[in-house]
Amino acid sequence: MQFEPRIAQKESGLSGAERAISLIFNLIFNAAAAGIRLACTLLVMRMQQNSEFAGEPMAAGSAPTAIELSDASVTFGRGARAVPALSTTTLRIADGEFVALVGPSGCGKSTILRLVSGLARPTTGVVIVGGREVAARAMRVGMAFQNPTMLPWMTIEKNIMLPLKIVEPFRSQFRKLRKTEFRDKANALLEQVGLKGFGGRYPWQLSGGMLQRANLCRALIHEPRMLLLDEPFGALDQFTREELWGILQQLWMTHRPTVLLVTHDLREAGFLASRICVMSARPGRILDDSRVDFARPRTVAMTFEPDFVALNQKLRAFIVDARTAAREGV
Ligand SMILES: Nc1ncnc2c1ncn2[C@@H]1O[C@H](COP(=O)(O)OP(=O)(O)OP(=O)(O)O)[C@@H](O)[C@H]1O
Repeated sequence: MQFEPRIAQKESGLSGAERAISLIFNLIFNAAAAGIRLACTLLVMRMQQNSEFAGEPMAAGSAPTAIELSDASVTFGRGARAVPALSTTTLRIADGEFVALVGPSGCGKSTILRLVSGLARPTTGVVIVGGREVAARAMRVGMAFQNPTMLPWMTIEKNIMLPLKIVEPFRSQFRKLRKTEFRDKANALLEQVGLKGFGGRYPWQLSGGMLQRANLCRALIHEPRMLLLDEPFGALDQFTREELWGILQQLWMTHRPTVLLVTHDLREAGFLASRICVMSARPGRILDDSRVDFARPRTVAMTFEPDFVALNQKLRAFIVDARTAAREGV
């Protein structure tokens, strides 16, 4: 009971100098936070830049290779501090495929996404995306992570249009579009993800699930040929997550980009992917590569049917074995 009044007394007892220092610290803190958020967003924008695929028609029928890892391995650091993250890996993903990567924590799933996006370089081997070896700056993708990075002072509509507005290659790609058409494009996507009428709201007025939907719209606004998704629904509750599976599936069926999804959720992988790669424990290698042929559009109810449960059990057994082998040092 005595504690609260003491705090109140201390706060009200701040001297002018203390208040000024506190104000300055607050200002610095807020500016730094806004700067970090902006840097994250610009980083994503830069990744979406250089989109050699953007503007090309979506794949139909034939399926050329979209992503190819040839004997690619990754070791972070050197000498005594070297961390082998990815064993020598060969993986081919066709244009328009939806591939999920699953495996024990720390096995190198995100490292594969980073290789494909150009954020990391292979220690050995090559990574080819869209027929070209990935160079540090050649990033031609839309990306979505677990935590959406939206600029809090911009409306959702403006956040979604950001790639079209600030990144020159997209500006030229969409040069023929007028401002109102940009807006129409953003709003059409918002409607597709069930956010019709929310374009004028600010990010802080939306729930986590709504923000992640808007995030998907921003990843798709420049019509990327490839989407890299790193546990995009990991922070959401089960029901919102299931709802977003349906939305992402619909977006994929409509736009047909190549998707590489990292997830820990085996139901999510089975619901969304046309192919699932299971990885061993670190340094990761692909233990199993299975096609998933369930009819589309898939529904949540289907994930409780025997065939689906059997797939889940098969994937789970691989991961349990991989974890056991890692623990026993096999
Ligand atoms: N920059 C880095 N320097 C050193 N080690 C790293 C670096 N980045 C990742 N690692 C290590 O490489 C391994 C693979 O990391 P990665 O993030 O790809 O795993 P992951 O399968 O995505 O993990 P999770 O499922 O837990 O997100 C991990 O052991 C991680 O600690």
